Amino acid sequence: MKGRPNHQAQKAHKTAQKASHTASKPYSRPGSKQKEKQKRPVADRITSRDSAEELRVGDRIVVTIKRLGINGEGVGYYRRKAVFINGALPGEVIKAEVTKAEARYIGAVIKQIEKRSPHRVDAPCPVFNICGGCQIQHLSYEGQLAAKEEILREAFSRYTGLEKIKLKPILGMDHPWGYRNKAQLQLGMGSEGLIAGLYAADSHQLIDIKGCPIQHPKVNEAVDQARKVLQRLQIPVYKEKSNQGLVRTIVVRWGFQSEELQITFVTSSDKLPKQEQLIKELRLAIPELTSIAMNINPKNTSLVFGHRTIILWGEESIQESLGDLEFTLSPRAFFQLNPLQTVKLYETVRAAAGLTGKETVVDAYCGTGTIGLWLAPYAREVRGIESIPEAVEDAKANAQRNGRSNAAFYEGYAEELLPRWVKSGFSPDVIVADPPRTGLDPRFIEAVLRTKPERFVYVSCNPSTLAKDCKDLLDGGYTLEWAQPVDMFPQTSHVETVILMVRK
Ligand SMILES: C[S@@+](CC[C@H](N)C(=O)[O-])C[C@H]1O[C@@H](n2cnc3c(N)ncnc32)[C@H](O)[C@@H]1O
Repeated sequence: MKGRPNHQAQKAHKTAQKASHTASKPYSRPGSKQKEKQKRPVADRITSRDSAEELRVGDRIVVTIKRLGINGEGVGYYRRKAVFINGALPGEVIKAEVTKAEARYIGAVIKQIEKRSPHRVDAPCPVFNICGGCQIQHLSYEGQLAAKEEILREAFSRYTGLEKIKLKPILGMDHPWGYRNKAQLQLGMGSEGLIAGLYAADSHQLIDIKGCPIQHPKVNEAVDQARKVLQRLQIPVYKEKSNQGLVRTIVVRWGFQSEELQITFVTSSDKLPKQEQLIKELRLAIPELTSIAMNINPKNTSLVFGHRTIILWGEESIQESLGDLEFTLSPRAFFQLNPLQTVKLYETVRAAAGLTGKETVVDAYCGTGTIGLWLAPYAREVRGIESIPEAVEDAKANAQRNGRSNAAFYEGYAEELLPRWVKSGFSPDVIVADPPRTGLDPRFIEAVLRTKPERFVYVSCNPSTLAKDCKDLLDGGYTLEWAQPVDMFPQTSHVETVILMVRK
């Protein structure tokens, strides 16, 4: 997954789970109704005020949920004002308590589910309520796919003004579990020893993540073994508050096809005690281990990785294949988290690019060059742009390894390099862009509109930034041909989408 899920959605699960247990009973609070009324006269009755503007925190309202929002929250309307209710599902009727009464929206929490969605299911993960890694485990997979299509429709309608877009049916998974090839967990001390986990909603409480059901089992096993080894050797864990200690984060990546495993410890300095013993014990505990690395991040920052990576043992990278392509993945390099769905994603990009063998293609935000290399056999020339130097090195090695001599990869920022190329007369036929969640930089869009490729293929994991950027391209002389969502992240509210835009 790209980025940590939002905190509001995390709270939702707790409320939703509690609410679902009381769903068939009328709402009741402890103590007599009379007593409750005296204590909180406003909160204990459904509000009868005339205007949503007058709603106050603590009021009770009844809301029908229309759809899921981008963070997996239920969205309904109260007197035409949007109401966001974490954990509520489309089609449900919710008795909710107002927690935020803003000019433009209302925030509320579930008190009782009056009408329950037939798609509401029990979340299998024991820490679903507090972890926040997944937002919609409590929705059937069929319901998840429908909700994701609706999220896209809503984003396009809101930001582009297009009421109808050609939205192809989302490409889902047969088995939407155990699909992730990478875990990135913070280390900390809990009451029972070393924890590898994620922070709970709005807090610095680290939630122990054991046996995460969306991770590949080999990733879970390796995290658990590494945690035990670190604890046994008493390697100090970094403490943010005091800026003391060493190991901050553990990153485990598994090659689905190669069956190779990479562990990277992110540390606050390069002084690793008991290094030899650590390596020996990890190798003994995890037979699939191919590479052990240490990335040094001395800064007190929210960015996980620092700039320097040292290989402690084994290979510099692990291998992974997609289709008939083989890739080399260094510790910091981006690689899609769901390799099974990635093949569907890249085939969709290939269909969108409409290549005949004669085209010049730009693969912007190329990571380790995966999309560019996927397209290279069908194009005349491919140029990739990527900002992380190691990923560019990987992309170059990947091109060589796979015999894609017509693909070259360049280190730089897409918003700087593309304008420079365009200025010097470069004029690609197809531009593919796969940016981070923040979307495209205006300078990049400007350069696209200046060079005007025949086709612009946008791969995005954020429907809002996708639709906003799409609007700029529509205004700049492009038409939106179709959008194809691909479910890269089952159980979460994230949705990956490929859109094809064609020059008018
Ligand atoms: C969503 S990933 C896509 C990677 C690749 N297309 C793939 O499918 O694996 C986005 C990539 O853009 C890179 N990136 C982020 N900001 C960038 C920028 N301004 N210019 C170029 N690359 C950037 C990131 O390092 C990351 O590798």
